[in-house]
Amino acid sequence: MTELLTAAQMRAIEQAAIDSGEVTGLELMERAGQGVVEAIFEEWPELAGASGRGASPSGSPEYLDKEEVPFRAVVLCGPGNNGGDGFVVARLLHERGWAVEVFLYGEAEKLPPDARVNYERWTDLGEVNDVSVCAMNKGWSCDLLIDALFGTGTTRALPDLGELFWNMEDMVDCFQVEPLHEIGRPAIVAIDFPSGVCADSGRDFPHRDEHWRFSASAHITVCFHQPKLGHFIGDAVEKCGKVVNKDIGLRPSHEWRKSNWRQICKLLQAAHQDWLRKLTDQNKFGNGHSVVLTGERGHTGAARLAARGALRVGAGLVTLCVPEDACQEVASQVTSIMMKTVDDAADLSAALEDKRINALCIGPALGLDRAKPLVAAALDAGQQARPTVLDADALSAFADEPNALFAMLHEKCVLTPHGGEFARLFPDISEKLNAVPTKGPAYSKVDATREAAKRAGCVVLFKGADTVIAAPDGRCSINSAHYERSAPWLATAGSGDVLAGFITGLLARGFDPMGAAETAAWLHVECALKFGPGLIAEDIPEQLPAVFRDLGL
Ligand SMILES: NC(=O)C1=CN([C@@H]2O[C@H](COP(=O)(O)OP(=O)(O)OC[C@H]3O[C@@H](n4cnc5c(N)ncnc54)[C@H](O)[C@@H]3O)[C@@H](O)[C@H]2O)[C@@H](O)CC1
Ligand SMILES: [K+]
Repeated sequence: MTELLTAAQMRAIEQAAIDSGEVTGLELMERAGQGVVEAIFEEWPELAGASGRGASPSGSPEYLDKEEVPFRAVVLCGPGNNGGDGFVVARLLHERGWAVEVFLYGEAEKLPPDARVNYERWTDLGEVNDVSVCAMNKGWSCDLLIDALFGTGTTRALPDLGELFWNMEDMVDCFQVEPLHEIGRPAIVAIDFPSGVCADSGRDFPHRDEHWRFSASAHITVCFHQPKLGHFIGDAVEKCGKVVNKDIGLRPSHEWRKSNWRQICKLLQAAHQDWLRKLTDQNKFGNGHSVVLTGERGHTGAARLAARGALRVGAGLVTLCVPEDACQEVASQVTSIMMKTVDDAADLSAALEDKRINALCIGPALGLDRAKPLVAAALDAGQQARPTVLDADALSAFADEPNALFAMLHEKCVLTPHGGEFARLFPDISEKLNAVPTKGPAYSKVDATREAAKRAGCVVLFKGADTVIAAPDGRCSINSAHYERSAPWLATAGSGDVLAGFITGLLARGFDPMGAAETAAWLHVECALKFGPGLIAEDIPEQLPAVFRDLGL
């Protein structure tokens, strides 16, 4: 499990380490620069000089044979410590025999102390020109372009760099690894963040000039100590290319944690194998009984997908509650899933008298007209507070009075809105999230989901390729389907219904609401990755056996 930090938390950790006397800021900057160079050679071993070019074991430029042409790097340095990292990288590449050009955005006299020291060290080796000299450059005729303009300090728009960013995006699109140096388009490496991206929200800061870009683009982004929130949400996921984290020798974050910190958000990277394993001495009732409500005739597919998901994820029994007129339709489609006739709220209340039903899924294609009374019956205070997933129509039906829904919800509920449903239930929060950010830290999807969970009083899973899950007490996690977990085929009809079913099945098995939502979201992406292209919703539950086998269950 990786904890994702905010820029302020990262600054606090660095400052605490420096104040403790364990390390100096200058040492951290040197390690950051070394980490970047290391990451570059790991990503592109050919740049490390497997052929001998520029890869002096002694670190000496004289190592190059006379006829050899050195690799060329352009390093763009900004006015803060990100720029300081850039000067370190420039020096380290120069020491390896590279031809390095350095450009500065800002004034050398105003650089912060550590960055200034590294600026001075560089000026003993080479020139520094103003970044405006190269901003128009479209060819770059270099092998490597280092973006050390802004890192975690980006707090506002950078309109004068828009054209540069536009050219960088173009270069990322056109980049071919082989032959790297012959096509005149470099590999682009962002230090900490592609410049212009807000570290807490992953968002960039648009400005009046719509023509140019608002942030840089990179093939790889090298961050330090731990990734930040902004690497996994917002615009940044399209800009970072690939996120590589490098250790800079700081002790684990929890050792520096302050009581006044906002709670940490974690990145989901694995399932809880122990929780998913079934106990050998349990019968089907021991693994819980899930109930899923279907829509009316012709609208039962979504609930059937959810039920299949609940069954495959391990619920002992799954029952579909079906209106009379849809029974034949459903009966012809299901085998291991049971059925019960439920036409209205009274029928549902009666069905829920069975205390062995320990998880409920309500909403997929339920029908807006039927949803309100059925949701009220499902959440009836007279009933036991039963783990309940509310999705789709169960959310949209309350667009005109979200507070009526919030008043009925309890701590065992999980809401699973996509962007549209989220906006219907939390219009003010959605408005904040969609407003054009003007200064950092910008309001993020993590902020929005946390606020929504607090208001609803239950877990909220805000869907997307960056799914954010939050509990009312501030616990939060991101299930990323970006970078190496990119799963574009998951954006398919019925995929969300299967996710709701996974959560319901895990709730029936005894997972707590946060754990069920996290594990279901993670498994959902794993299933898509396992299947690959061509995935449709029906395929998702069918991948679970293979995913479970890989987990060693
Ligand atoms: N503090 C440390 O000890 C370390 C910092 N490191 C590097 O330092 C970076 C953070 O450094 P800084 O806090 O100096 O921030 P940046 O270097 O990201 O930004 C520099 C400064 O520019 C200003 N700024 C923000 N938006 C601007 C705009 N639109 N136009 C003009 N100026 C703007 C801000 O006041 C900010 O402080 C990290 O991303 C990382 O690369 C690493 O060297 C590791 C160690
Ligand atoms: K940068």
